Amino acid sequence: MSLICRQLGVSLRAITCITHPLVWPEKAKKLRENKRFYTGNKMDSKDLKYLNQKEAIDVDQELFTEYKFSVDQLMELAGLSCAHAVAKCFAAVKHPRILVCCGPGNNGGDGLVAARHLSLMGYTPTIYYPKPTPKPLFESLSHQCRLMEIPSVAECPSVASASCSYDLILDALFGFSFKPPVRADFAAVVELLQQTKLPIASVDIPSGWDVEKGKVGECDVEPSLLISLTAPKLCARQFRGEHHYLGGRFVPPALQRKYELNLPVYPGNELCVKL
Ligand SMILES: NC(=O)C1=CN([C@@H]2O[C@H](COP(=O)(O)OP(=O)(O)OC[C@H]3O[C@@H](n4cnc5c(N)ncnc54)[C@H](O)[C@@H]3O)[C@@H](O)[C@H]2O)[C@H](O)CC1
Ligand SMILES: [K+]
Repeated sequence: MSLICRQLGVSLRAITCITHPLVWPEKAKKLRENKRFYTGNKMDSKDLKYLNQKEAIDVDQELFTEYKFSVDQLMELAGLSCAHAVAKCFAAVKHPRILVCCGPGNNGGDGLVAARHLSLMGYTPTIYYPKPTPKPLFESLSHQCRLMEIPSVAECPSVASASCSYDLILDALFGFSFKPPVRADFAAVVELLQQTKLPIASVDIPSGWDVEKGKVGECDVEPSLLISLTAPKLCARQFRGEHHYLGGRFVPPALQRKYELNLPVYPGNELCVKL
């Protein structure tokens, strides 16, 4: 054992501490703190940064300007991580039919990407995209969904018809650029989110929530799953649902340090991590 440890460059004591925390509880605790060791359950998130709206927009801009990522790249990774988080919490056998509600900004784009991946993962998504964005990226994403034979609905389903036709709603209406109150063109779909008994999975921000203050005014959308992207925003502190995941595993270490994000370690090759 000690020979194997030497070859791996770790001490036997370190391994014993991690695998048998009862033997040296203090040392095991310290090791986990120092290395932010992934325990297989919840992450130690005491230092995790919750971004205000300006910080979220600044991080996003820096990824594009300083780091030269394209929107397409990040949106693909963001949407894919959302599909993975959904699959971890809602198995396709039990929740196959997903209504994917897409808004007019990049949050909506994440929803279109997630719909495509969910369809490849054995779900049957249906898209509701009331204000399609007339930009090549969004037109391509919609086109890809059509060619993947993902149906769409032109009208927002009523609460009753949604409960018969779907098992889950993916909320990709508004993200970190949302400013309350919800404008009239999205009132019906936000009302559906508020009144439905179906579980909701929200991409980055529960739609209708203030990015920093959380639930404001009449808005009481309560998702079961929140997938924070890049880093959680301040409103996520109010999240009381069952599952909170972090996705968007693309933040360069220097940017993490600059904003002191203290992101948790993603387990193995996973695209999302439970918070
Ligand atoms: N760096 C990352 O983490 C990435 C995150 N992504 C996703 O992008 C969104 C933020 O996208 P953005 O386009 O800036 O904003 P929104 O999607 O929030 O939507 C803006 C859109 O909404 C309209 N709007 C704003 N307020 C209202 C309102 N009160 N009523 C109606 N409509 C409203 C506004 O006019 C715009 O049209 C982030 O959250 C992530 O989900 C990227 O995909 C990848 C990088
Ligand atoms: K959302």
